[in-house]
Parts: sequence; structure tokens; C-alpha cells
Amino acid sequence: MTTAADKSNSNRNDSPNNGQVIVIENLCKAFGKNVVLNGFNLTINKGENVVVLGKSGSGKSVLIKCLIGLLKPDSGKILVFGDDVVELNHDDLDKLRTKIGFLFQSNALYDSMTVRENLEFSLRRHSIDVSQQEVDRLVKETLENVNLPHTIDMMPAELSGGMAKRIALARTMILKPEIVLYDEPTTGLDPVTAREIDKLIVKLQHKYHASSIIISHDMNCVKNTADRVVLLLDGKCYLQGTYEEFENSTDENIKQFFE
Ligand SMILES: Nc1ncnc2c1ncn2[C@@H]1O[C@H](COP(=O)(O)OP(=O)(O)OP(=O)(O)O)[C@@H](O)[C@H]1O
Repeated sequence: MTTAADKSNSNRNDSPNNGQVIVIENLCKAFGKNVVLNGFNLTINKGENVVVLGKSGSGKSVLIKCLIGLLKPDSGKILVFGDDVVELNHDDLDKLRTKIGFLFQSNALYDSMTVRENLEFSLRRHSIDVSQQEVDRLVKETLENVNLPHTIDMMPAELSGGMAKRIALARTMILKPEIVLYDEPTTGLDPVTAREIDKLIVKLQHKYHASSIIISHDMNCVKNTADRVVLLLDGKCYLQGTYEEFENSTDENIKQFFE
């Protein structure tokens, strides 16, 4: 396993366009005396799924919020497609966010809209100039990708928890985001449904070549989806490695996630 510093140093010798989609360097964020991020480093490559592990309150959400410009870090760099998020103006930040999909823990579907309308709204809101025929085709294709074409005219209240999660995923994917941020995608789901979501995350990763950050405590989800696992501890990237390296680790800070 490697520390983030090792990775960061090796990256410096690489060419600038070598498939790095996100580069986070020395990120620091405190709220008063509460130091949450304290020199956090992480690089995410094109098409890679990275799981961020960390105890409750370790700063995973703060990290994601800094990444999408909802929180301003105290110092450090967050390069997304080569642009520093901290330096972007409002319009450029908006443009960048259209390339980033977010799967909320709550799914955040609009209750008063059908599945079709939820997906269409997502497209229209990003003012993508497409014909109704193309919208219909995209909605149908995306619902087929999550194996739920028959739900097109259903209301969110009629969907099971697992179906709602898959529709929320479809709504994220219809915009073909280059980066997807998953916030505990399997929390609250039964094990069978949770494994279906894992498979879907990997299927969509391969289909759309998106890069993902997945926040999860569900070690089965981590095992099934992660190309790389990163442990956020004391505001830093404490260790990173494959799932197998984490599983076999004798480090007490890692072992506790497997208990
Ligand atoms: N806007 C804010 N103002 C003040 N403190 C904040 C703010 N947002 C987060 N924090 C603090 O930052 C720390 C990290 O919070 P964060 O929500 O990132 O944790 P987390 O790792 O996502 O936890 P969980 O797994 O429970 O969701 C906590 O101590 C929290 O109280």
C-alpha cells in the first residue's frame, strides 16, 4: 500500500494529460478549531472507481463539498480536468458541475413527477439542446441500462427502495457525467438489492468510462466496486491500496472496518 505523498510525488513526473481527472493536493479545511482536512492528497484517473473510507465525522462529505465548490478550502488545490475549482467563477463552476453526477443517499427524486419526468427534468435543467425524440430515446436507453424500462410512467412512491436507487442512478447517468460521486449508495438496502447496485455501479463505470468517488462503509460494496480504496484519517489520506491489500492489512486503523 502507498501513502498519498508517494502517489503525489510520482505523479509530478507524468505528462499533464495522462488521464488524471481529479488531482487534490494538500487540501486543508477547518471549522474554527475543528481541523477536518489537514493536507489531504488524492489523484483519480479516468475510468477509475475510488472508494473513500473513513469513520463518521472524518470529513468525507466536506471533501466532496470542496470538490464541487460548495465549500471553500482554507488552502490546497483541487484540479478537476485541469481547472482549479477554488479559482473558478460562478459560470465556470456551473459548467463544471454539468460533468459531475451525484447520487445522493436520499435519492432526491421529485415525488410529484413520474420516472420519465424525473429523467427528462434532469436533461432539461442542464439546458441540453436536444429534440423531444432524442429525449425519449435517451430516457428509454438509460432505463434499460438500469433494467427498469417498465417503470417509465410510475411515480417515485410506487418504487421499492432498490428501484428508487436505480432510477436515481439512471437520472445521474442520463447526463453522461465524466465524474460520479456516490454517497453511501447501498445504505439502507437489503443485501440482495445492495449487490445489484454494486453491479450497476461497475456496469455504468464500464459503459460510460466515468471516474467515481464512492463513499461507503459497506465493505461488500467496497469489494465489488473499488479499483482503489483510500482511508481518510486525521484529515489526511492515511493509506491507499486495493481492496485485497486493505483486507489483508494488519493496520489497526484499517482492520476495524472489517470487524
Ligand atoms: N458547515 C459546517 N460547519 C461547521 N462544521 C462542519 C460543517 N460541515 C462539516 N462540519 C464538521 O466537519 C466534520 C466532518 O464532517 P463530515 O460531514 O464531512 O463527516 P463524514 O465523514 O461525512 O461523516 P458521516 O460518515 O457521518 O457522514 C464534522 O466534525 C462536522 O461537524
